[in-house]
Amino acid sequence: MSELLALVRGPRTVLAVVLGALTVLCGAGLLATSGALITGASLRPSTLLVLMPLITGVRFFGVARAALRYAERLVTHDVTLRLVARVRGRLLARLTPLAPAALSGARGGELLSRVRTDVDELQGVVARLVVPTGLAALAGGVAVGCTALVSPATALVLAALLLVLGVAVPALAARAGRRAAVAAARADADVAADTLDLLRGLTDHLTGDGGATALRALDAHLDRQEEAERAAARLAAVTTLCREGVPGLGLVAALWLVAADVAAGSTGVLLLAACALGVLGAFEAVGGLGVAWSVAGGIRAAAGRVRALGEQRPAVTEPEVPLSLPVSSSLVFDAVTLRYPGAVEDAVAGLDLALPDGAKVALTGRSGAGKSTVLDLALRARDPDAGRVTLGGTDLRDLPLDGVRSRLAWAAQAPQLLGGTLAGNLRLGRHDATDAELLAVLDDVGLGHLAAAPGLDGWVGEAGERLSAGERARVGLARALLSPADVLLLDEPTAHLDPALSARVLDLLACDPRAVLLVTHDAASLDGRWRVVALGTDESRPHAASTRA
Ligand SMILES: Nc1ncnc2c1ncn2[C@@H]1O[C@H](COP(=O)(O)OP(=O)(O)OP(=O)(O)O)[C@@H](O)[C@H]1O
Repeated sequence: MSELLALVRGPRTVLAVVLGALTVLCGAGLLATSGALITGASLRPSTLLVLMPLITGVRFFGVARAALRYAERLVTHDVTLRLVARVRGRLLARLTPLAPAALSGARGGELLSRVRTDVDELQGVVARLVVPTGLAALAGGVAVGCTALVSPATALVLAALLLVLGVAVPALAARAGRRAAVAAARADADVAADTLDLLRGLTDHLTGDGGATALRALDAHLDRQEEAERAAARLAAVTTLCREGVPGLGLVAALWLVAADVAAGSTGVLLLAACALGVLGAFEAVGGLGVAWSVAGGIRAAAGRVRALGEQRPAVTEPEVPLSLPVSSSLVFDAVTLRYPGAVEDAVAGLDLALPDGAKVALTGRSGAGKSTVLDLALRARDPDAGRVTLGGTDLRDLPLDGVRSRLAWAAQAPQLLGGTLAGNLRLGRHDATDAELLAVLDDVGLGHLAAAPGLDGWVGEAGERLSAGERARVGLARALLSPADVLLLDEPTAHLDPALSARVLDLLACDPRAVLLVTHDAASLDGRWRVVALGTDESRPHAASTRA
């Protein structure tokens, strides 16, 4: 929270507070001069000139109030938008190094909810917390001071009622509402996560139990969300009652006290209505504090969640003094061991593997033997627990992360396609590839038919859902082939292909001058140009490698 407040501290915020306070004071001034004017007019003065200062005052306060309110909103929104841009920028800058390894445990919907809902919540810090609090202190103080010039007793009552309405009522309401706010935030995050999971796996849910289990879980979260909203509404009703009732008390007290002064002859009659209505107007100073207190808890919680997300440690970090990239891109795994957090056995144990420049190596092994993990280690998505992975003889941990990844192109088992055009998805591999190059690579991987429909500029659907799983995998492969990288890391690129197409793709890869590390379950289709490394063949060391050819 203090970090957040530090982000909004500055002259613009002070200006917003001052403009807000002046707006409130102009409102009170407008009511006070109007009251005095009506009283003065009812006394039937001999000439209207007597009332001129009051008429001018009413006009001045009326116009100034509107202009000041406009200016205050302008400045407040400016500060808010700057804040949101900075928070989003900082958060994304901290999130990026966490991907993929450190984010793999987070539910996508919850992450999205944190990045979107929590940051949206934080933007209320200026308009709903800082400005209302600042202007309440400033305008409230000035209003009490001005009232004291007319009636010290009324000023005391005003100060006490301002404290009741601005501090006591909101504090009690915020305390009562805190649990509801936390429950609402949790229910919101669960609803968002469940909805996203439900939509992503819609087909699986429908073919399973028709979505009944998932909908039951979602319903339970929706019930919690509704209960939290009901509790918040009950609290809002009570605070509204106080917000309307307390200023009324102030008005009655001011009328009573100032009327006594008027009766005693110590105060002019014009000041009776002016003071009473001015006091009523002064309560606008604390009008925003109810919201401020109620959102303070939510903002603090959102700030904590955003900070916790940003404070997660990435699985891999940049070296403090990176070495320059070597000329060679030969990859060597030297006695590499990795165990995932919480796992009971190593995913990769004591792996020795060499992929010299231009070499063709196929990794095989049973499901779960650690093949994809080997690719993760090569990409430096994770660091080994023991041993080292080197590029051109230098430990990956000593090289700049971007530099390492620029040497490697990766096609995942189920590549992530973006909801854009076919060309846009392919150009993730090389942004300046020409249309002719895109068409050629599509042809290479047996996707020539996609040039007609959807076409290079056609939409592939959300996450590529308008393509088949096999076509998506081959778009991933095409992306890797387009890349200017020296080493291709391919995770089962032929898994969805028929034998003829699979043979054609394997031949294409074998002829590629770049080094290829290929994960496959189909070692039988590989010819003598490939060196086959089988993971998990030794019973005593389940993830040790054996090689043939
Ligand atoms: N993010 C993760 N967190 C924890 N354990 C993981 C994670 N990813 C993989 N594992 C585990 O590590 C082991 C190796 O997984 P990996 O995906 O490398 O196997 P694989 O040989 O590629 O399997 P497949 O042929 O089925 O794709 C498996 O036991 C798997 O359950």
